[in-house]
Amino acid sequence: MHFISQELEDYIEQHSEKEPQHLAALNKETYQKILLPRMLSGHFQGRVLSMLSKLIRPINILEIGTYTGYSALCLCEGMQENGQLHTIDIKEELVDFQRKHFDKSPWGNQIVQHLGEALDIIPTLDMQFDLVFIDADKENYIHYFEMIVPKMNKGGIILSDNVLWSGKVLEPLQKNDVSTKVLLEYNELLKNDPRVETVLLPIRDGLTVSRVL
Ligand SMILES: C[S@@+](CC[C@H](N)C(=O)[O-])C[C@H]1O[C@@H](n2cnc3c(N)ncnc32)[C@H](O)[C@@H]1O
Repeated sequence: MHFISQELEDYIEQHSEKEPQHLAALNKETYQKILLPRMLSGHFQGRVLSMLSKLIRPINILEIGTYTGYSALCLCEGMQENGQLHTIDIKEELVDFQRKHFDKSPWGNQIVQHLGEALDIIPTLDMQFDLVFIDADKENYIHYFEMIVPKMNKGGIILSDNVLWSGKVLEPLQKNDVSTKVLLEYNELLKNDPRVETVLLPIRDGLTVSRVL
């Protein structure tokens, strides 16, 4: 779903930073070889993630939902030299693809891949984060948020993707549509939770920026 016209989207992309060459290559290879390539953040959202990371200058970053590694590499662009990006995905078949592209980047040694169920892995990460990107199964967004808040540094940023869910947040809720139900609750939680301040940006499928107080 396009929240703004395709023409305006094209204009916005044309007047934002170009997609770096290594990310264009990753994007192309994802479309050629991997199922569901639309899951990848893509040029414009990738530049937004990069810009936010450069503004935050995080040391430790956590990503939930690596897929082929596109957003991980965007988030690394603002990471400090002594920083690490931890990224979690449940799909074993993606690990080598991700690693190949991570090792071609300047951040190969700073990226730690975690394979498995995010709900199991997050509690094992013994560190505080400055930046978190939640971009995995929508059913668990509230659980991810609750697990992550105590692991955030004050002033840290939690980014949550797909919070408009193709506009389904405005439609009558269908029986058995757990993802939309949870996203509706999640958006209310972020708005009302005194531990964070939140703005919901109409970028791509909806991206919230929550600052931990
Ligand atoms: C939308 S894609 C991530 C896209 C990526 N962040 C990007 O922008 O390029 C979601 C990913 O989350 C992973 N995922 C889904 N449920 C998960 C879970 N319970 N634990 C860990 N990873 C999960 C999927 O395997 C998929 O690769």
